Amino acid sequence: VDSNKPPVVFHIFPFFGSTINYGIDPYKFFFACQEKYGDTFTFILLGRKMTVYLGPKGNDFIFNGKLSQVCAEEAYTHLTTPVFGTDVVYDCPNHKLMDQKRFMKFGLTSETFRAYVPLIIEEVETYLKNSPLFSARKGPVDLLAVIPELTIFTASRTLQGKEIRKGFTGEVAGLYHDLDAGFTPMNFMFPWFPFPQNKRRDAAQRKMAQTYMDIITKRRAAAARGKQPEEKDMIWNLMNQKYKDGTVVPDKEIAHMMIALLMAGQHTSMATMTWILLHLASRPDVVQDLYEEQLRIFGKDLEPLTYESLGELTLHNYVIKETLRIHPPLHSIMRKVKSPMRVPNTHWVIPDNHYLMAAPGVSAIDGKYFKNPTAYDPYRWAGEKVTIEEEEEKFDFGYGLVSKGTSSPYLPFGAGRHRCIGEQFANVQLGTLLAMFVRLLKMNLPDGQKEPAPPDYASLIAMPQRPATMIYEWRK
Ligand code: HEM
Ligand SMILES: N#Cc1ccc(COc2ccc(/C=C/c3ccc(C(F)(F)[C@](O)(Cn4cnnn4)c4ccc(F)cc4F)nc3)cc2)cc1
Repeated sequence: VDSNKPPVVFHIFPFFGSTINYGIDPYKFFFACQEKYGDTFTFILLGRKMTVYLGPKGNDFIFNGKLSQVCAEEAYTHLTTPVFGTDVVYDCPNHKLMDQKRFMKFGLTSETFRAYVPLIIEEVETYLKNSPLFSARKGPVDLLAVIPELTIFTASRTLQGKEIRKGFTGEVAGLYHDLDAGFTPMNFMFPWFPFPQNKRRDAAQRKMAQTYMDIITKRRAAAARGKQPEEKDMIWNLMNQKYKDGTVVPDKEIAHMMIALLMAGQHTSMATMTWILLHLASRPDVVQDLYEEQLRIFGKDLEPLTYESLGELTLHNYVIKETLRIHPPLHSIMRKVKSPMRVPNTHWVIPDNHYLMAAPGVSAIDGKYFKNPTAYDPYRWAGEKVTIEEEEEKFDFGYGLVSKGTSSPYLPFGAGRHRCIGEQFANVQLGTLLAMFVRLLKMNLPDGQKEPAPPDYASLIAMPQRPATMIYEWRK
């Protein structure tokens, strides 16, 4: 046994190693390994040596590793570049990604969110009132047949802009479906394998990018004729940005960044919104408290939601936080080791043929940090001290100050250089969707079901199992 490397998780078959145990239930696997080997251990995932380092110290070690030591693009490019397109996110040097995140943040301001809330409300009301799945006064509905559409309609109507939103009732919907088919862990595990869906993915990527570039060309021509932009969506924002070296952003890169934002927002929001509604259906008491919270803030006639009033719905925000604590969409964060890394306070050195894997969600359901950790209890956040992020040490990697998250056991949006820039948009989208569902519907689980079924980890993010049935009842 190499004494200067972390312990290797027991396995029988080389190459396959612990793939199945990890793939079936990553958390069960991580807790079992932590029990046996401690916070730092290596397991074999389809021939790759994955060194896991759990807990706040592990999160700091991986999220705040130096650029010379840890590399995100080498871990993710096989999954993301064929879907997003070239020269963006993980198909460019990290400094270019930092610039691209700075651009994206310019399009995600409170001013834009203020304009987005009424658009999201309009999408939800139109959808629920016209959907055949909600035409009865009361009945069962499979949330996985509804939420993916609701999230993509609300995200495209706001971030993506009107032309793309209109496209989702036509060709764009099909393109998105084919793109999405290529966004699977199989492309992580076997990047070289010519899966049939990868041909559809590549064709869809080219057509989707062309769709965005045609929109950019039209809008630029309209601007040249002196026409004011109708709405300040992300495309408009990216058309007005420059890289640090002064070069303008090529239309192709704008198109590819827009695809990246579409995929980012869709998977995370769809999964999280479905989990929120499944947990609320199992807790009609919480739904009643949420409804009363709205009556207190908006009066008995429930005046329209606004971006400002969203911030006052504390229990609504606790529900989102608690859902992300139990169901963080990204359960495993990966990096390629570029140069040997010493694990502090040990004699272990992690060699550069290993990958690192952070699993911030493990400490979020660890009894050491949260009492009764597996209970769904939004009220727990009322007691929690203010999210430690405010007090946390911050650093600017080129797209504004971000927390290094060094001591927080709760990091659903990551930390450090690769931290999420979509958190605020996600909270506006999820908060508005949640408030509208609470206003319009009572929600319960089917008789006999006490709580949501466990997640299906085989997809890219921790998705609810199909069907995700809930019983809705229109309030009026
Ligand atoms: C509930 C919703 C979301 C969650 C839980 C989430 C979570 C995360 C996490 C954990 C990371 C770090 C990944 C890593 O370190 O490898 C990340 C990065 C990122 N996310 Fe999100 N995300 C969410 C929504 C969004 C949305 C809506 C957008 C865009 C509008 C977005 C765009 C990004 C981008 C651009 C990065 C940076 C990746 C990098 O720097 O390598 N995310 N997100
Ligand atoms: N047998 C078996 C067997 C074995 C194993 C398994 C399962 O194994 C695993 C292992 C790791 C993972 C990791 C998920 C992962 C990471 C990165 C990304 C991402 F890059 F894509 C993202 O961060 C996503 N994101 C961020 N914010 N919003 N979205 C992103 C960034 C920027 C961006 F612009 C757009 C983006 F969308 N996506 C997903 C998933 C499954 C199944 C079966």
